[in-house]
Amino acid sequence: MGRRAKRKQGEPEPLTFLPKSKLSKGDHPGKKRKLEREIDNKKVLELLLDIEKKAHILDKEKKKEEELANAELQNNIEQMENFILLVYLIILINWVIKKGRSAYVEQLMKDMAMYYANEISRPVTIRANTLRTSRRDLAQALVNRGVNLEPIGKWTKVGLTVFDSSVPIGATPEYLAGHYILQAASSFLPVMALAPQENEKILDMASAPGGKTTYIAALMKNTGIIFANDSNKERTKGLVSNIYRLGIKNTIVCNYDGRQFPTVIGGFDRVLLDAPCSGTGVISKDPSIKINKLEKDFKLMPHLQKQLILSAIDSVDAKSSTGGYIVYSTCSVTIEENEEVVNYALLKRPNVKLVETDLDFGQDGFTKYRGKVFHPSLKLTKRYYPHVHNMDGFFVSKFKKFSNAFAENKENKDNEKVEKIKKGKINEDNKKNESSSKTNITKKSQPIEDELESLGLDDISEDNENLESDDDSSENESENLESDDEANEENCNLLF
Ligand SMILES: C[S@@+](CC[C@H](N)C(=O)[O-])C[C@H]1O[C@@H](n2cnc3c(N)ncnc32)[C@H](O)[C@@H]1O
Repeated sequence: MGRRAKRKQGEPEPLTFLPKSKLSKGDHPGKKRKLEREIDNKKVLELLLDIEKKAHILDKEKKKEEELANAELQNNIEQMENFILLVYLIILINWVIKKGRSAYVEQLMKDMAMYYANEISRPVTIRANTLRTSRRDLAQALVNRGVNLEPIGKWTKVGLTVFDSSVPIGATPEYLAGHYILQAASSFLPVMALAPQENEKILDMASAPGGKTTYIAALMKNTGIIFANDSNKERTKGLVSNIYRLGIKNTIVCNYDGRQFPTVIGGFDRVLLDAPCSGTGVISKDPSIKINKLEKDFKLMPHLQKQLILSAIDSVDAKSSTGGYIVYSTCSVTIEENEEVVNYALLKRPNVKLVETDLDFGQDGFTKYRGKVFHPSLKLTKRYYPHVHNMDGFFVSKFKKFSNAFAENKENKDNEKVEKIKKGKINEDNKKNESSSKTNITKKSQPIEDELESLGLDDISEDNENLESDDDSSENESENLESDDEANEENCNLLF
């Protein structure tokens, strides 16, 4: 077998093979080496070309495979999309058959608007502090500093919307001098509904960090007296600093659980209860509300709100010559925290009735909802939505107290019980009456969930389904002096 036959297929030829025709016998050995080098170079080139060709073919094959895989994936996606479209079309056809095309389009637009409005932050708004300046002067001063603003709307004489600013809006000299406060537009509404008068005695039951207290003080022109209460001591620091910065002189800051009123002090001309709430109206400011609120939060919150609203009502003097009003508001849009709480108050306190809020916009409150029927006067309450009113979701209601009769009796009862608490008799009495009554004062350290469970009230929402319901649980537990305000703190900062 020759040399050639021994090489495997595809193996390159040895580089030093010289064709005889290129050399003659007498040739110089140098010429031979030169020729050999030339031939070697040629063979290397051929070899490289060969490798390159093979690589090119491999690339082509790989590309083809990728194209095939992509086409298959695309096909699968299209099939899936077609399926979704088919389901959507079936729903759409059902809708159109049942309610008509325009109704469907209307609903779709509403849903989309609600979804996006809830996700997008509301415009930054500020309130001019009329104790220090006028809105006009403030606007001028801020425009001179490069702030782009305009009045919020016709409904307020003190609010400005800030579109953009070349200076930090929370640190201008005007801000530091107390000429304005950063405040959500929706937050003006409960104070406008409260309509405080000069020289009145007013309680802001859950007031920190004081956006509404300071507005009340401005409307009262620093006359009369405001009790700005909050059960969270830490939060009262912000309240105090706002009161100081804005030049408020008619306000006393106190730190009680709102449920302790009116035993702390009563006889107010007006009470504002801007209640702790789940914050469902301010999701755009704090999207974490969507995931960090548990079902139990939505059940416990109305329970606390019911206790607080009764205390607020009982703290007002129906004989006030200028007032006798209670405003209940939340930054939540749930029925359980709003209409149900108000309806409960109407049932428990027949000495109050709902009156007009005198807010000239907003949607009427619900008088019925998913099988629940509320008092017809719930129509007088007002609801605000991000997608409708371009402000945070809010609820405002206003009561007029026309008799003290009910509260006077209750007050005597409360006084008796507070005396007992002071004497440390309460736990003793509880033990004695444990089996006979639900109306015992519960231990201060008992968490509210335990209390509810022990009273069989762990599903509070159901208690209110019947208008005639005899649910006195919240009233009884208004004597529980434990505060569960922490859950609400973040939401309240947002509303400031
Ligand atoms: C909606 S925020 C109030 C915002 C305030 N009105 C403002 O405009 O700045 C609710 C407040 O209720 C307080 N709070 C919670 N439980 C309370 C209770 N049992 N008694 C009094 N205040 C309470 C919270 O600490 C929180 O500051």
